[in-house]
Amino acid sequence: MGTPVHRVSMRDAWSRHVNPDMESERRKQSFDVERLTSILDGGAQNTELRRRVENIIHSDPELSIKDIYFMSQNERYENAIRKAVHINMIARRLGWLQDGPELTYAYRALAGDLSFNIHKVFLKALGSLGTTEQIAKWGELCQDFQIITTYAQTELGHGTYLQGLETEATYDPATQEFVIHSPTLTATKWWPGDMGRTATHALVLAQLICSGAQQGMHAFMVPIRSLRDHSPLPGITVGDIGPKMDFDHTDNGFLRLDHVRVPRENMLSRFAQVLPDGTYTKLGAAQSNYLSMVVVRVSLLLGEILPILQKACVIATRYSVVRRQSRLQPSDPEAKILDYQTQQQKLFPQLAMAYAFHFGAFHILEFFQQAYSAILEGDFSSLPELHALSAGMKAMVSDACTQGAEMCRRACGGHGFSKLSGLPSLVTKVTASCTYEGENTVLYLQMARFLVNNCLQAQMSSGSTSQRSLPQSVTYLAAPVLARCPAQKAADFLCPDLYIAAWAHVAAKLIKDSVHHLQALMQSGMNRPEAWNQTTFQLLQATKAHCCYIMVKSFAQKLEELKHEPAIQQVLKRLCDLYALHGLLTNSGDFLHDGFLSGAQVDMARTSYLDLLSLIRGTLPTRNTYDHCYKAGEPSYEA
Ligand SMILES: CCCCCCCCCCCCCCCC(=O)SCCNC(=O)CCNC(=O)[C@H](O)C(C)(C)COP(=O)(O)OP(=O)(O)OC[C@H]1O[C@@H](n2cnc3c(N)ncnc32)[C@H](O)[C@@H]1OP(=O)(O)O
Ligand SMILES: Cc1cc2nc3c(=O)[nH]c(=O)nc-3n(C[C@H](O)[C@H](O)[C@H](O)COP(=O)(O)OP(=O)(O)OC[C@H]3O[C@@H](n4cnc5c(N)ncnc54)[C@H](O)[C@@H]3O)c2cc1C
Repeated sequence: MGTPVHRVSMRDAWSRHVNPDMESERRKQSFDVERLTSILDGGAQNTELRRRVENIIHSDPELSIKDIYFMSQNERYENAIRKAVHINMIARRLGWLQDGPELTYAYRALAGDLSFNIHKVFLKALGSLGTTEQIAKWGELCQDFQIITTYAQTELGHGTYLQGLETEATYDPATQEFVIHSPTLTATKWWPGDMGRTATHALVLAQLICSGAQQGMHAFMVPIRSLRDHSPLPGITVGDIGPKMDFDHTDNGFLRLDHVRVPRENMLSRFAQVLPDGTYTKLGAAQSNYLSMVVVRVSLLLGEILPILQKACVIATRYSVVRRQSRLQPSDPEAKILDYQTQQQKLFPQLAMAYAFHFGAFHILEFFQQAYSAILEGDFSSLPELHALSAGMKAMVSDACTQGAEMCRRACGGHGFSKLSGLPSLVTKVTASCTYEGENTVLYLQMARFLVNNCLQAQMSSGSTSQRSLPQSVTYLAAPVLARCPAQKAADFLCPDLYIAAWAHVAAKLIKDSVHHLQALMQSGMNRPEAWNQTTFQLLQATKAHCCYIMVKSFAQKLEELKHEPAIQQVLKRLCDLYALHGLLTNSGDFLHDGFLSGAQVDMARTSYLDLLSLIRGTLPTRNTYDHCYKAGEPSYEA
């Protein structure tokens, strides 16, 4: 390949050699940046590979984003297609696999500027719902763009409520075909990415009708455009849905099907089959055909959503050390805006969150990989927990990354409003993730269902045995509860055991309060669906607290693994402390409500929080009191 890894890209050249303020900051680091980089990448070899791929991407004029903000919508679309084909030509020349690390690094290097949906969502769905033969057949055709695919589930009338999808797939045993049809206007497929102008095939999610009954949502491979001249095929009406808040490069489209026939083999059949005579057999759980959404939600966390917050943090932090404005002391030169406490309080919690989500997402990925392989083998026992975890975490991470990217943008003043800063398109792009792949409120409520079910189970089974019977992410619901926070001084709030116990307390309390409210409404005569609806606001709060507990706990667990690297552990611990305390102070009402925290203890937490800002900025002398938690003999607080 011969691409020298050491080549400094234009972007680095500017920041490295032109700005003394940036240089002075870079000289101040208190830890081995290269070592932390390799931890984030999952090893030095991954770092080397990532840099090699990034150098290929950033030094290829065909992939330059130089003029992107001056392009019309159509130019951006054509530019995205050209790049998608170009990247795939590079992948083929260098032997990069569709789902391999190189393409993941390549797409991440372009995420926020341009990402390429083409095939990605489809391939995740094909991999989870298709048989081995179907994966081989359609996956092969996706290579080199012999076909271009889109994932067509959402309709004009329904996106969230899958049971309400109207597109029909009626099996005709006489010809062993499915007749795919849009019976109403609201059945029009609406939103699928790359469908408006690009795709030749749609994976159409439709209500299967066979053996005289509706069998629920299934996935069907439907050709929609000619491979000869790209014109719509008979029975197909297809086009672009028009301008959006962003995604100018993606042609989200609409599709209507007028009794379009496809062979029996075109129904993805890992979990369900229609035999030639029309007999229907279900192989998996009732919701096994929903698995594709679980897979995409988990993939989005690290593949699409988090990189946007990470980029926004880098831009805003770099800007904040080179932007000087006003004076801290009348006699001083103008101050770097990062020296203002308010600027630190805007940016450092976003940075801490980016690290928390990075380690949290890997924790979820580990659980996903175990559960997913079991499911593909037919063991669905962990699907409910996997669905709840992926739904809740996609909602929480996309919500928080959207707020975080916007905070970074606003922290850059006027220049943050200029598209050329890169921040506005990061914000609008990550905003979309709060809606696509499941609208966040609805996904939080899916996690809430899971929490309520397990809370009821913990209430019913007696004593400590119930912990073992609960899924791993909710065992705290049956653990002995820490009634009062034991903190006596500010530094106590820098003990992960203490703040994990605090988050466990609040999450358990909010979930139990929601269950009590639900039960009280039903005892008053309200039926379950209405009682549920009247409790959903409380359930949303409880679910968010549960997500924070999961993230804090996984970040702290990562710190434990770094005990032999004290400098790195210390720097990450400050970010872990900051992330936990930022959430605690933002939601202090939940901690004060039942007296778990006193007002004085909230003040102590704030003292530590503000000290952490200075410590992270490097303007507070490092005091060993901040790291006393890891000394032997310190009190440990049951989480
Ligand atoms: C690949 C990425 C790489 C990088 C990235 C590339 C960059 C590119 C950027 C742009 C990328 C855009 C890509 C967007 C692509 C779309 O947006 S595709 C369309 C996505 N649409 C959705 O997510 C729909 C959201 N709605 C739903 O998931 C379901 O309707 C709901 C909300 C869960 C409700 O389900 P329901 O069947 O209506 O009713 P409900 O009673 O709630 O559920 C029934 C049972 O099913 C269970 N269930 C529901 N859903 C599931 C599930 N998914 N799994 C398992 N069980 C489930 C429930 O838990 C419940 O179980 P029980 O409690 O009864 O045991
Ligand atoms: C950029 C982008 C790309 C997309 N790409 C694709 C794609 O490639 N393929 C595809 O199939 N789809 C795609 N979609 C569609 C997307 O999946 C849906 O928009 C999403 O699932 C939300 O459904 P909806 O639009 O019907 O919103 P709705 O569900 O109608 O949401 C509207 C409001 O109703 C509320 N609501 C709905 N149901 C409930 C409930 N049960 N309880 C409480 N509140 C509720 C929601 O919280 C929300 O506030 C894309 C969307 C966007 C924005």
